[in-house]
Amino acid sequence: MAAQLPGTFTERMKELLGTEYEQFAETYKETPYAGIRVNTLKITVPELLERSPFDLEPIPWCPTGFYTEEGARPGKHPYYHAGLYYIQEPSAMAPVELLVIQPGDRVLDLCAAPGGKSTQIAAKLQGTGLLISNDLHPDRTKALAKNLELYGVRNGIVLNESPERIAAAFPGFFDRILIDAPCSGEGMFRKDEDMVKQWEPGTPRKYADMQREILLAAADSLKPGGTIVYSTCTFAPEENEGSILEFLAGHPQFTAVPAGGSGWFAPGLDGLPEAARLWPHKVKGEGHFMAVLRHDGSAAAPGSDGDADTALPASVRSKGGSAARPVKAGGGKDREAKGGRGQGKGGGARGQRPQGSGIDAALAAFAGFCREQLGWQPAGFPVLFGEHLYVSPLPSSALDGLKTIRPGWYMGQLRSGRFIPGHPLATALKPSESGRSLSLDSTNGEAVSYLKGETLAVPEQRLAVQPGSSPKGYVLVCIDGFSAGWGKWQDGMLKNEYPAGWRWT
Ligand SMILES: C[S@@+](CC[C@H](N)C(=O)[O-])C[C@H]1O[C@@H](n2cnc3c(N)ncnc32)[C@H](O)[C@@H]1O
Repeated sequence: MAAQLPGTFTERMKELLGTEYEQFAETYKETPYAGIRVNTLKITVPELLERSPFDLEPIPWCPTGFYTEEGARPGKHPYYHAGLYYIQEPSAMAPVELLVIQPGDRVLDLCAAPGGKSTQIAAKLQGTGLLISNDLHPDRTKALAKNLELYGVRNGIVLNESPERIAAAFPGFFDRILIDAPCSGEGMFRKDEDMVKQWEPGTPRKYADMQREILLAAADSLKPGGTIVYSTCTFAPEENEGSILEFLAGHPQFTAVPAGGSGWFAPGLDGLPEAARLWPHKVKGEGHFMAVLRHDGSAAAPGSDGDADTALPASVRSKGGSAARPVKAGGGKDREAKGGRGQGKGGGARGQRPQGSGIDAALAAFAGFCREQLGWQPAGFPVLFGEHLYVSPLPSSALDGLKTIRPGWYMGQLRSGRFIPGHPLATALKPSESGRSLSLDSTNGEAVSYLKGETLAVPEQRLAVQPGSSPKGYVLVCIDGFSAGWGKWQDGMLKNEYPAGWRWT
């Protein structure tokens, strides 16, 4: 790397590492490691390994993570656009493994953009439970929402809120919370020289103050007996052990439990050996810190109503809703569309208040589409923003007053009384869940033509059509059998419905 490391930083690292410092300093001459994580919502690990166009080597601390060879360009393969993997720095795959997510868990990813760890959490949930992915910075939530949609996440909600406002709306609610905290980024200096340029001697202190606030709010959102995983990509002790020790001193109901990751990681410093450090001279990855904080469950988390099993926000409880048992779209009591403020276009929840009468028309049109196109109907709480319909893992009242970017899985838009299916509906479907589908070959250019937005000539016999259905209409377009988007087929031509903002360039 060309950038000069700041003197204050190197002095501190020499003090921290002692005789190991030279080994650590040598790593700045090496190329950073790169990796992909298999999206097990769409493909199994053995199947991806069998199909992989590049060599992959397992990342020891993440069963779905693999190092990619130098020169591999995983972002330039149709499989990336079919959401089969997420391109992620190998050390960054460690924190979610420590969350030990169980099916049905309610998980909050508090600092989630652009969504690397949220997509990993979603894969572990396998469509069960609830994932709320939040980021404070509005611009960053766009990439977050897009990544969750690319990966075919059905049970996710995207918020643009402060951790304090989330804690007020969801006291004592979540089984697992990830705080992938904003930090000074010292562990990324080798990979991202901008981090070096932005660093000043006062940077770690500034972030440490922010981290302490985030930790306090997370504690209020956690269910008794739940787990918080805290991670940073920095070496600064005040942002790592410092933030955690201060938190533990004020929260005796929490304990730091070993985060060693089967011995792959080094222990934490300064009185917190239970934490884990990933040193670039000891693992094949960038610098990271992680701590696992478990609530003892013996007392309610601050702000909780103390009922761990039914700890739903008051707005949800009063309507009899349950995150674990969503109703079938169109069949539930919570049908009037409500929701927080939102943003986005073409599938983004916008700032319009929903039209009370519109929900019935939207649900009827949607039900017709589901009958004709899918042969089944996605379950969840229906939420209408303007003309945009979502199915949510939570009743819409639970999001009242919260800045909501995506209240759930985007189904599509009601336009002039007709239901137009949305792109995220397609990316989360399996071919067997669509009445009409078409598989394009990833190797002969036709998949890339589709991803570029081109119209394709497709003879009828190439379509897989459910018995009794007409071939004409919306077709789930897949790449080697994995959904990528919609097309509309008529008379041997496939009109391209792949959204402009997603196209292959
Ligand atoms: C390390 S990055 C998160 C990376 C992300 N977890 C991933 O795996 O892709 C930290 C994020 O925290 C967000 N952030 C900063 N301050 C925040 C706060 N007070 N509350 C929530 N998010 C915050 C930043 O916008 C940034 O996107």
